Amino acid sequence: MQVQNVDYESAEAAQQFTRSLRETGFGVIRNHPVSQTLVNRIYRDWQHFFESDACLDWRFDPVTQDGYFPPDVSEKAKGQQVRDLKAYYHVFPWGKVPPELRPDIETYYQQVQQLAAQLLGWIEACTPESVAGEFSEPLSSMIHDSQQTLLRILYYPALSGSEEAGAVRAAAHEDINLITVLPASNQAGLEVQDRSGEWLEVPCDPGQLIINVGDMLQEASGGYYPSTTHRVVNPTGEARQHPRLSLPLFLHPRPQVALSSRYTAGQYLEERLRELGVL
Ligand SMILES: O=C(O)CCC(=O)C(=O)O
Ligand SMILES: [Fe+2]
Repeated sequence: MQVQNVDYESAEAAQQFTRSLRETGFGVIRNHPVSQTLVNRIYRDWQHFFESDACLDWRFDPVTQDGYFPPDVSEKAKGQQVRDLKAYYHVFPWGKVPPELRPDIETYYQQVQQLAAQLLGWIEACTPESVAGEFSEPLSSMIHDSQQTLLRILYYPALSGSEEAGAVRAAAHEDINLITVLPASNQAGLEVQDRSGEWLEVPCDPGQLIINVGDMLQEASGGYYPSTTHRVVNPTGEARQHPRLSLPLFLHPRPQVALSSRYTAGQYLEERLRELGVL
């Protein structure tokens, strides 16, 4: 299994990208329109935010789930006993964001949301009619005007050596949403599990974007696109002394969108969040 690295400008981009998603659940795109200068600035400014006391003023709202989640409430992946070694901040289109960080984060959210709509168009165009014919509406229109799409700014602290036994930056999990788009992190660590259970590094250089299939696209496609298990492993050697930042945008359909004959997106999300103990 190999995650393909696709040139966004290539005439074969849509087909190569969609094949990679079908075969691995993941794809990497280079030469794309999302600004790397913007990504670098967001990493720098949010690292500062997470490392200052300012984050304490923006603690998450347990009902609406926007805001800052400190390491001691950070999620446990389904079936895990120990918490992930991370803090994060959840940005929704309607949610709270520190005013000095808002302009860049809004620009980034919009740029990636727009690109994601285009990528969903590529996926739809390259999906066999027997599968695409079952979509309740075009994939790109499912996320149109959605208030559920979530930008998560992740901060994995440097490792001190006193971490709980077995704790990792992000334990093995699948994403709940339709697709996830994230820029290459400032540090390695993201791995994907292949069909034989082996873990492979997601090869991705600075400036490239990683896209993965979530459970909702797996559900909507009757399993044609696999929502692949992934994780973030702890660094070794010198890299232990550096934090890692990451910026996934989780594309969610509007709650009323039918994913399949079994679920609307709203029902599906609620069921999964209950399983995770978030609701
Ligand atoms: O930090 C990463 O590279 C991936 C994070 C992730 O998989 C998640 O938050 O769902
Ligand atoms: Fe994930």
